[in-house]
Amino acid sequence: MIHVTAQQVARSVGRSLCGKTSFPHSYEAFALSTRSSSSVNSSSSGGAGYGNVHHQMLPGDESENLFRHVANPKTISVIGAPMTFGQPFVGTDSSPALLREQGLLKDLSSLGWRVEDLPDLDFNNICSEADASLSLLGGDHSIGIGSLAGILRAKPETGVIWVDAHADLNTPDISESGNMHGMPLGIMMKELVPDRRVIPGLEWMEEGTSPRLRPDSLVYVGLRDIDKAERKCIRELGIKAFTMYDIDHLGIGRVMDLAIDHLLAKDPNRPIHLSYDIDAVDPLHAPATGTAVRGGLTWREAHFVCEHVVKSGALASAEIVELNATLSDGQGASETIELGHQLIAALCGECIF
Ligand SMILES: NC(=[NH2+])NCCC[C@H](N)C(=O)O
Repeated sequence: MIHVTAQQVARSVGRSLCGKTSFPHSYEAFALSTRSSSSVNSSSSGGAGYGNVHHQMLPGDESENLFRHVANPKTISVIGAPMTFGQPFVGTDSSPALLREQGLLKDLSSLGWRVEDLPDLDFNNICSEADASLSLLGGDHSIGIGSLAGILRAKPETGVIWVDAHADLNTPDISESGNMHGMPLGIMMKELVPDRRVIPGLEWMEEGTSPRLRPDSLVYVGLRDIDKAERKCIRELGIKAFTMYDIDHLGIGRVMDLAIDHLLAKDPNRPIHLSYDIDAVDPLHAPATGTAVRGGLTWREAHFVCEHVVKSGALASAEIVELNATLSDGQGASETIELGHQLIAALCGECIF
């Protein structure tokens, strides 16, 4: 059963222009989107309710070059991708504005970055070009179709860490829900969709060079809600998957070492793209999301994932997705947006010491 039509699918013709990544998309149906209020009502309760807590934003040791894939001086291009059609709930489209309102960009510059604040993607006419380092503010996880297409065109050797409760490895043929946010990885894999021209609206993906994501270039962290068909694909394709069971068993430190090792063992100079779905985190800390699942990452584990990828020196781009302030009231919405904000700061080098 497919709810999402061709018009609602990302059109992304990423191209590499002298080291630049470009993200043209076209979500024609986006014009129909009704943006909800961009402010979070924090008066009522929800979420864990930690009350008034302190958070210190300090960059790591400046003498270490932790971002070897980023131009010097350290520059980050921030693009909002306000997409909400990949799943049934309106609201993920407000997150870029909410993150900006919370002072995200100011924090990134206080962490020592030159911040290139690019306009939000306009899904009718999109072509965004970002310099070496890119941060996308989702939107639902269907934006991964566009970002991966663009990133792999610019840097085909990129390895991907997909932090998520879900595998997002469905295809229109096997998806139980028909929701596009559950398909970005399936659509990027040749083994699962050999010719994307058969999917109405995705014909553009086969134009020109269209690098695919190889199963051995992907690592999952945080899985705990996998569809039956996805499980079969993960096994048959031999995709490295660290589920919540592995995190319980090995600890997040060992899991992240193994995840990074899997991508960098053969080529330590390879760039890493980190795709962070907020639903990887336990709903106790991130209740404002559309497909919440119990038993997720703790607050510290959620941060550690980012901090440790930064320490590898290989992080080149990242996206944070599925924040939806309309799906939790008051405190829960604020805490979710705040966590998203902090995770982006951690991806930009903010750390404890
Ligand atoms: N990015 C997400 N939150 N994905 C949830 C996907 C859930 C389910 N597996 C589906 O395909 O519908």
